[in-house]
Amino acid sequence: MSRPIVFSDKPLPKEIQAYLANHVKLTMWEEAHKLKREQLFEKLQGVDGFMTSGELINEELLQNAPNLRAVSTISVGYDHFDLNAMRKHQIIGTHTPYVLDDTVADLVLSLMLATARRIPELDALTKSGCWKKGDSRQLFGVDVHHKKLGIIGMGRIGEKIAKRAKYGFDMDVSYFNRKRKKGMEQQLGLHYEELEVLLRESDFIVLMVPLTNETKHFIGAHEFTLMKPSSIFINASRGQTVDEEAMTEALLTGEILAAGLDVYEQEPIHPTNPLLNLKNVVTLPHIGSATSETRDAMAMMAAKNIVAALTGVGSCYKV
Ligand SMILES: O=CC(=O)O
Repeated sequence: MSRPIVFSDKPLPKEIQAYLANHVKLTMWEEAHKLKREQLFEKLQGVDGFMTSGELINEELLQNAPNLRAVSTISVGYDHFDLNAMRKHQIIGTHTPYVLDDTVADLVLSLMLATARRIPELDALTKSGCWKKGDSRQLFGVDVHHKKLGIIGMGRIGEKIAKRAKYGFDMDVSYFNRKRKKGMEQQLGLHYEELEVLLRESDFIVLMVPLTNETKHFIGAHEFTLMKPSSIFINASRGQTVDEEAMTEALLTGEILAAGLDVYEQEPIHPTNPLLNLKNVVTLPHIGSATSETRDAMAMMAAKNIVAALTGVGSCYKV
């Protein structure tokens, strides 16, 4: 039987190519610029498996990829999968959970620290040569240790954040989640709070919910009014889980103290977005899982997923 054909919309590391070459016929988009949608449809002709990181998999794409049987995303989030369309076309969808949990949790802690201690702002000040004797009070931040952290969305990454906050920074950690996790509460000494209570009482609020129809603009104007003026808001989930206009307003009016953001409603963020002019916002270009080790591990998991989905060799993480 001939090997299934797999197309990757970006170059893959050599050892992952070598693994795939043992099981499938691999083609890749290797140009520096992103493949356009119409070009992608051409590339998908005759292809059985598609590896991507964020391409929208919808009815239009599936109609343009008649042989497609599986899509493997090199990400844990799969909000770019239209699950109804995929079900209708009997497409297997896979993703890469577990391997990125610690790396994303590290980034969330970095955002908390960078925002509270104003690291990017003070780095720029030092480098500008404008650091003057006697202006120390202007450089003050706020403490992270022993503060109250509220995590919204207690999945695998939420748990890793809670551990770091609890054991590394002696924080008092509470969480809100669709399903209560009593075992984890006991094991880590976390408290479950209703959302409004968590928003009112936390010094740091970390949003970690996946993007679904229910979580679009989960945090909006009403939620920001509940937060303390001294609170710091962190979003490392998906930009659309927050009403960005309402967040900008909350940051401008002092409804909250600061925000640390890895994700935005539009990515890449538009250069005129007012968030980029705010000193009390730390902005990152969606790099939650972006370390060499973790991205390679995710790509390998995605490669194993597509092989398993197409050939039955091994097992895959289906969405
Ligand atoms: O945002 C990153 C991911 O979903 O893996």
